[in-house]
Amino acid sequence: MSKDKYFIIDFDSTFTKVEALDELGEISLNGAPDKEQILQEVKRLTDSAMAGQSSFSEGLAKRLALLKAHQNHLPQLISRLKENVSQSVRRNKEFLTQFSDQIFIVSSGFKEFITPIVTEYGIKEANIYANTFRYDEQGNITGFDTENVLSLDKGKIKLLESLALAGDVYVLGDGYTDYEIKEAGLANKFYAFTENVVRDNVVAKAEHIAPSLDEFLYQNKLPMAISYPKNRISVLLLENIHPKAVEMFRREGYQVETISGALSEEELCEKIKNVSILGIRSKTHVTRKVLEHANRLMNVGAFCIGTNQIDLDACLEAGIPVFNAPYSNTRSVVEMAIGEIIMLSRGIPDKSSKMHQSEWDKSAAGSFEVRDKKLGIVGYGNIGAQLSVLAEAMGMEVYYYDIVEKLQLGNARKCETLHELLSKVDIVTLHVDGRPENKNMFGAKEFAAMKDGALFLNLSRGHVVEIEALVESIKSGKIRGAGVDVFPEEPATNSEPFESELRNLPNVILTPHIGGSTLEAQENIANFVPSRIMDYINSGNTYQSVNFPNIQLPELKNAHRLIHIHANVPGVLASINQVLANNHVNILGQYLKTNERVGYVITDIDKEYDKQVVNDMKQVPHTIKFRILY
Ligand SMILES: NC(=O)C1=CN([C@@H]2O[C@H](COP(=O)(O)OP(=O)(O)OC[C@H]3O[C@@H](n4cnc5c(N)ncnc54)[C@H](O)[C@@H]3O)[C@@H](O)[C@H]2O)C=CC1
Ligand SMILES: O=C(O)CCC(=O)C(=O)O
Repeated sequence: MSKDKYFIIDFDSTFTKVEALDELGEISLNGAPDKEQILQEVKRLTDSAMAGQSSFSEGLAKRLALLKAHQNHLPQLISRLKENVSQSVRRNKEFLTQFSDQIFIVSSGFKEFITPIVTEYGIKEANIYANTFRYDEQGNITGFDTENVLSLDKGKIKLLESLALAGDVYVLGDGYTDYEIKEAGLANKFYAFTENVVRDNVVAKAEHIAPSLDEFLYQNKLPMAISYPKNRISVLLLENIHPKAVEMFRREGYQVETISGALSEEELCEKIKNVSILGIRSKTHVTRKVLEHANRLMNVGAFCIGTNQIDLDACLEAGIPVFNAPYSNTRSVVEMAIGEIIMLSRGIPDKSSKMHQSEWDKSAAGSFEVRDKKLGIVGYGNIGAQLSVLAEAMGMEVYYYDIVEKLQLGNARKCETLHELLSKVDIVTLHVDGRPENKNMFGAKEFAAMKDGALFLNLSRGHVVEIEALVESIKSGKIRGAGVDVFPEEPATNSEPFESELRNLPNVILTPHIGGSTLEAQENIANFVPSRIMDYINSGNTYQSVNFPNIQLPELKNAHRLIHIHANVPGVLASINQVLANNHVNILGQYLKTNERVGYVITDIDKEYDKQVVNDMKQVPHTIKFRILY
């Protein structure tokens, strides 16, 4: 790096997430009855000055007068600011330290609080240009050093003139006064820094936008803590995913777009082009064709349990780990099943609709307790097993059938065949997964094998039941009642109508695929899935991925982490290590996991590596994806 590049960095809302004088007001006005009003005025004055809409020095004097601050407030302010250093600044301490001779903090804030913050990040005290407070004898802050050019209008321009930096000057800041340096011809490039605040009139003037320090470093080919700026990671969330997920991704610095409904294959093919992370629920189908249109896709998140709507093999072959939320809505589905079992046993759906038509039908006919009744659970996975426990607690006798061996909970009885279960129980409830082999697994034969007058529930997937057979069984009275939450065809959005032969049949509860739709479940899912995805992006961990070899490793300090995804054929690991050896790279640790199709290897190497390594790694035969994480 030549020494003729200089970086001018603003402090308030750039180096830190906040405006220091706003924070000072929070402290100095604590307990004052008109605190909120004063703070609003301080904020207005700050924004107006930052947007270049008012005289800076007049505004500064007014703000200090309003704050009524004392020097004793400064230690508290400093600790607040330390907590509020911008995320991307925090990450890139190494750059700030390594380039400390060329980095200048130029701020209209005050050295008293700027210096202790920025010097912790390697900034040289001599390179800090800012105002200083004036105090009265009691230590009250009464004003500022009016001789300092930074207290004047166009102060930053005057300062840069006096610095007379001989070289290329880059300015990074959120305010109009930062832009003015470039406008005055004193900087080669101005980057509007938008990580914390977006000032429209500044962004409009800026030739370059830096949503993070990473982006600035990336664009200028400077060393950065992560391999790729997070703001370049674009997230598309479909199907009304809980806002918590949006918040989590945005907090990480990603760009997030949301769409409330599902997208058709054709729409998704168009939309997926520049998406890095796709979040869906049960209705959007991620097909091989969709993946062929994806240029940047790193992850698919199923914000639900079922993943039958995703072509997991195609994702695997494209090097895309898929994550779901295997437990977050389990309880919600179970509670709904329990509720429906009781409601159907009592014939409530019909009783309730009669009441809505003014009909009073008080009778015990066809109405039963669930105690001592036999419940048959088909699919004894997480939902089935939890339902088994709650049903037993209500005094039901539980039977289950699963295609694989499962731990028998409580007093539940295992059935060797589906038909054995069907012949024994009073209520059948389906909790199988939606794998293609389960299509129409429950049809006329299965309904015929059930006891006369039994109840039937499907809260798993619509395609597992032959709807016509169910309709016939209800009409004939073979099935005395049914609860159906999932359908072979479901509307993609809430504005589309619902059509089904199951409508208007007696003692039938129809629900719009809401088994998992509780606020608790949706918030849990919205925490869980983004955490898994971000863990993969930041450390390469694939723990709990539904299609990828699972690796979980801690992050390493003073190391680079390389991830390599390849077709699982003999010799790839040897080729990777040959590339590293040829480039004299020292391996600190290496972890490989494979499944029948794909190999996933994480390699931690020591700090020094050449760009050639990246090129050579990408050329390793059978490579699907290669990425340097940090
Ligand atoms: N209605 C809704 O809103 C929701 C529906 N679901 C559906 O429920 C399904 C089950 O969820 P979990 O229990 O968490 O999944 P899980 O994977 O823990 O359990 C599924 C069980 O079904 C068994 N199974 C698969 N095919 C079978 C068959 N033909 N016969 C017997 N057993 C079979 C599996 O061996 C497994 O034990 C999900 O895959 C999803 O499709 C899940 C959450 C919400
Ligand atoms: O709530 C959803 O969108 C889907 C729930 C579901 O079916 C699942 O979790 O598999």
